[in-house]
Amino acid sequence: MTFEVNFDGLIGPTHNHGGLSFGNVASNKHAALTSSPKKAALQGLEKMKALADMGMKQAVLPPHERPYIPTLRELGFQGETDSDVLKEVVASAPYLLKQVSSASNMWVANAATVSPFSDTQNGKTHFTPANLSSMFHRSIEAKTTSNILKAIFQGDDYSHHEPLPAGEYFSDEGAANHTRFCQEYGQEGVEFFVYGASRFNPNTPKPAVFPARQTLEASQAIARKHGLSSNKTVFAQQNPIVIDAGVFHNDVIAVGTRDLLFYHELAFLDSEQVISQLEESMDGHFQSIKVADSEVPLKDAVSSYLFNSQLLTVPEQTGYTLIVPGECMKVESVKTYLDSLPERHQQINQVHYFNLEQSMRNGGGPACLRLRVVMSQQQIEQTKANVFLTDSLYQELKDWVNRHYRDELTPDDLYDPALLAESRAALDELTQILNIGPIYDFQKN
Ligand SMILES: N=C(N)NCCC[C@H](NC(=O)CCC(=O)O)C(=O)O
Repeated sequence: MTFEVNFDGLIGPTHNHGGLSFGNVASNKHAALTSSPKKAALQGLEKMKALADMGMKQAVLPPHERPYIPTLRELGFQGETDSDVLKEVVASAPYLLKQVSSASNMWVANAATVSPFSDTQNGKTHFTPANLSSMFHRSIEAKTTSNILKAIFQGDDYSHHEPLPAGEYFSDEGAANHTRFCQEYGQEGVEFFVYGASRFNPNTPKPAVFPARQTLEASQAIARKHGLSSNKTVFAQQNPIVIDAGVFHNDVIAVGTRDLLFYHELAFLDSEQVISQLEESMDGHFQSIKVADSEVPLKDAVSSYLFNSQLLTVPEQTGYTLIVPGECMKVESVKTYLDSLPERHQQINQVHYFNLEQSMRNGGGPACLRLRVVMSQQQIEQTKANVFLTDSLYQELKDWVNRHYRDELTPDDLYDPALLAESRAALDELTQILNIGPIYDFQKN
């Protein structure tokens, strides 16, 4: 048997609302609000547990160390101890503190692009950590992401690549702009890359206000590195209009799995062509559900995160299940649409709502929080790290969060030197729980 395993990012102890992402409406709207790292992590764990209880294969990816001292040292801050480095930053460049303290690595849909073994030339599963070059606070994630992926996916079945060259030309945001279609997970599939703009061909359309975070050239480089067949790879451009409306990743406006794509009619520059290309590469075994702007206006799609849902095939159930954020209940057009969905499109016959308010306030819904990795039963069994969510791992992680996480974090709390020590103590213990080895820089010094 082969499965699509959802690896969810465990939300880190410094989760805060930094207002760091230009073009991400929720991040800007909630800047400087008091956050609750504890609630955030527990909300994420509840979603993982619910999916595991449905019979889905569910796993967890650990958070990164924050505040991230190696970046500060790289930028010239010195100090005998790491606390001294922080003091120097607070005194001379306080704006950097929230950049290196964000728990943004929780949105693991941006951690990497993953191509399963059945799609690649050498029969291995390929990983390319995303360089996340568009936003400084996210550009510091790739190294730790790479450590984590290498610690979990060990052995000859896996091929780990370096992130693409940093900078705007090959700006890459990972799986949030990548969807894999197939019949069965273990069979050859079609990999669908959606980009915001071409960086080397300035004559192509691009957004006027907000950045296009994924370039065509980055997506093409990944397809080459992963050894994908050209007749099983589709590239499509996002509609610049949606980027300017706050759709900073394609997974905010479309979601797909197996043979089904669920999307907003404005998602792509040329939707008709995209659909026919997908049909052709899938040899006709492909279906799509298009949501009209007259039913769910773009603005409502962005505020509710309807398309940042997880589309699942649940064991023992026919049809698809949609995992949507609780915000979908509050936006009238979206609620009306979802209520009518199972009747109108028999493919999607279950809708489950989840409270992910803490992550949502930074623009991260259910789909942002997970990285999908196709794995065989044998690969799952051979994984040494204790990352698959059993009842006991769930209980242990919940207890760990309750013991280590703060109930509240204000922007000023980032100045508290105790936060560094607390976070490290928590993460050090977590590596024991997950049996994952020393993945953090502070564990290597
Ligand atoms: N769509 C997907 N797959 N992921 C959502 C990522 C949200 C993230 N927000 C942030 O990084 C905001 C952090 C802050 O403002 O504190 C981002 O913009 O990159």
